[in-house]
Amino acid sequence: MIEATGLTKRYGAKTAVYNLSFQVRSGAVTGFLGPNGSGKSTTMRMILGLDDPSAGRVTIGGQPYRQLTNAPRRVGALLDAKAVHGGRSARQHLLCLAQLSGIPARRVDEVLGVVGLQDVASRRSKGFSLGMGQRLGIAGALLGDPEVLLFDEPVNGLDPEGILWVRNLMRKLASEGRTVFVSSHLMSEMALTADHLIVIGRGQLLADMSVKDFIARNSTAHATVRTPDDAGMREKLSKALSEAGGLVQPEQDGALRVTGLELPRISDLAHEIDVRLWELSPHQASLEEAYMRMTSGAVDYRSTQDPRQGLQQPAPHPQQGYQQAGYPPQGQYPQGGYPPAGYQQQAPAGWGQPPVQQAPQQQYAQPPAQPYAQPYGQQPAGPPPQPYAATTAAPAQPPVAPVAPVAPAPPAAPAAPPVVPPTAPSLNKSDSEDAR
Ligand SMILES: Nc1ncnc2c1ncn2[C@@H]1O[C@H](COP(=O)(O)OP(=O)(O)OP(=O)(O)O)[C@@H](O)[C@H]1O
Repeated sequence: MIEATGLTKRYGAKTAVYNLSFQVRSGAVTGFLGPNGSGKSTTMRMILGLDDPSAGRVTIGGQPYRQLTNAPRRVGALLDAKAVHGGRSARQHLLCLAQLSGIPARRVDEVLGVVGLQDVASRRSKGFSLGMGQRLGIAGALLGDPEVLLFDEPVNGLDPEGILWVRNLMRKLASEGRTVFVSSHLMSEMALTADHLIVIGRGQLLADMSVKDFIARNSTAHATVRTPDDAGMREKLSKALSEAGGLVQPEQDGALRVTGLELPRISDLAHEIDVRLWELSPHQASLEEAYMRMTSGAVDYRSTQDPRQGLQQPAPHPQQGYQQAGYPPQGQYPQGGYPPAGYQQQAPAGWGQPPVQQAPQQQYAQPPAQPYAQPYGQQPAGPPPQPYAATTAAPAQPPVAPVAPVAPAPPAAPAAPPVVPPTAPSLNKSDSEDAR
């Protein structure tokens, strides 16, 4: 188990990680999520004893990494797949790592087989593709058959087959009782791989809960309702649904997004006012939607439109027009900093519950022009309306960063990318165990 308590890291005036406390349990895959620059790699480096915390501590099995007996044989990690001597072959690279930790050379060929690099084992790694480099890095992490594994963006650059392989590998490692801590920006992948999530924003803990709970607490179920292509009918239904307590918002494609009313109730209301429905479907948020919702106030790097493109803003995702439920909107962060660790989001809104979001930007009194409503061959006058456009602009100023006292300059960070020595195979395991 990995346990962080009040973990803080400052680089001069920059607070990269602030007061992080969490546990990463064995027998599960724990996803480590956060926007760019939120402190994931810094946290992993502190776990591995590559950076010293400015405050707090982090332990593996109760002890800091550097005090672990046989530490390189108990913990395997992939932090930077490029941390390889490009002039060495894959086999030579792994042999070097193995020799540093007293791992038998035969283990090198085992892990080469596990990651699928056996046929290119003699090739110099500088000629490897991004995905091949990732596989080599993963082989290095597995070399010692460790009980604790950390992977920083392991699927970066992998093709779909490789991504599936990593997913299965992570799940298998966890099912063997190991501790698997993995960072990724690929939400769809994390949803399939992780059991538990630790989410940070600007160095602070935003969530520590199961994937299921995370989605439930950071999303609102809604219904997609579609009427025949008749603005009058849509408006009539929209009015009735709003009067019944629903939150109704127009979708770009002419459908209505309804929050706060059960599906049968929507159906009954439509029936009562004699409006036919072409679609009435439930929508559950994905991990990506829930993640975007939670972290939107903690994103440092946000793109703006290229004025030379001469293109319109792409159609925003419907979620973007929404006020965050339980999380301060962008640019309006509380002066006191972020919500404390363990901060609970508002309970998820079920179908029957009233909507938790603020009033929509635009009720459906003015339905957006439908490109298909134009007579055939006639172009709509002007660009189609962007009902959410006002809410998608990047803020002039990013949200205020958590205030932390300026610390004296810490020792310089290691220049070389961190490579954690691999661990030796446990003696009571068969040589081909990884190949199961
Ligand atoms: N050695 C260092 N010296 C100064 N600042 C640093 C150093 N390492 C990291 N930082 C800063 O700390 C913050 C957290 O960086 P970190 O690399 O941990 O984020 P991350 O969540 O891993 O980002 P990404 O998802 O982009 O990989 C960033 O603002 C980064 O610039």
